[in-house]
Amino acid sequence: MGPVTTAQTSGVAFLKGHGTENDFVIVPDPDNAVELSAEAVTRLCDRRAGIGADGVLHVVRSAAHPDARHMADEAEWFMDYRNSDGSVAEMCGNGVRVFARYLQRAGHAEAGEIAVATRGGVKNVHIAKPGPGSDEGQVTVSMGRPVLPAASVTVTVGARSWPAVNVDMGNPHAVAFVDDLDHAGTLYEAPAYGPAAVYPRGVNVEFVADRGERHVAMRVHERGSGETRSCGTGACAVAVAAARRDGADPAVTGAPVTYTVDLPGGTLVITERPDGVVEMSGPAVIVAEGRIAPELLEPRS
Ligand SMILES: N[C@@H](CCC[C@H](N)C(=O)O)C(=O)O
Repeated sequence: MGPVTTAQTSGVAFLKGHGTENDFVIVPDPDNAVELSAEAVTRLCDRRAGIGADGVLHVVRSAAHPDARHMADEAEWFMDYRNSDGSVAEMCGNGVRVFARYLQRAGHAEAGEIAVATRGGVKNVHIAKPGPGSDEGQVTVSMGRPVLPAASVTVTVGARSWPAVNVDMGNPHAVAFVDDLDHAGTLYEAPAYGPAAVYPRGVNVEFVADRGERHVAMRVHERGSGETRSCGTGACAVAVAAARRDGADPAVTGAPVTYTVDLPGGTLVITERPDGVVEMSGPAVIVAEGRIAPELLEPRS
């Protein structure tokens, strides 16, 4: 190993992690001392000139952040989540699982139950403990109850349009069932949707195709990040919409229902319980750590 360089000892620390290839720059900042402007977030997430990610997980003590102070008694840590375009989102399902993995790695929490504050409320995350029969890699989050606002929504790509199910998982989703995932096109641009008034803050759009019994595949165009390899809240929204379509709504049948959801970046398993709570399980890993070059965070305008 060569001598320690300035770059290794100066600048703000970061880690990189992902959940089913929905990837994040993690910025540990317990006292909320790092000025994380929208511009800085876009620089960090830039895949060529920055570190590269779908979003940023700013790790702050709840007591130190104005958006989370009211949750500090329930959850010590706040996931201040940002999309790659710098916008703030209420919730990120894969993000909260990766966030918990980071807390475990940093020694802020042990495997088992961890409460995490988010703008969508406190989420309880379970990190599988090592041991016989345990899937150590899996992190499960209790996502709360979906809301399905009655609204007739249409999603359009090119010449094709589909009716979409409006599902709120803390953040907004439009779920369209399609015959072929390729019909979503390149997703370089956001799909058109309407009426626009249904989603005044924009929407995440999921395209879903059947793969078998209680087994679907999806692609997603995320608000604020474009097409991503996975979206946890999106997979939950898809499972909830599929259960209604399949006559398997647990509130009606009294039985939990589990869907396997394949995404380009991996597989998530979603269970909706009769009390309406949705749980999501999948892998969450940290893959790198380092220091952020100061110029990525500096104010420029
Ligand atoms: N990838 C996330 C969702 C991130 C937020 C979303 N883009 C939004 O703006 O609502 C997930 O795993 O849920």
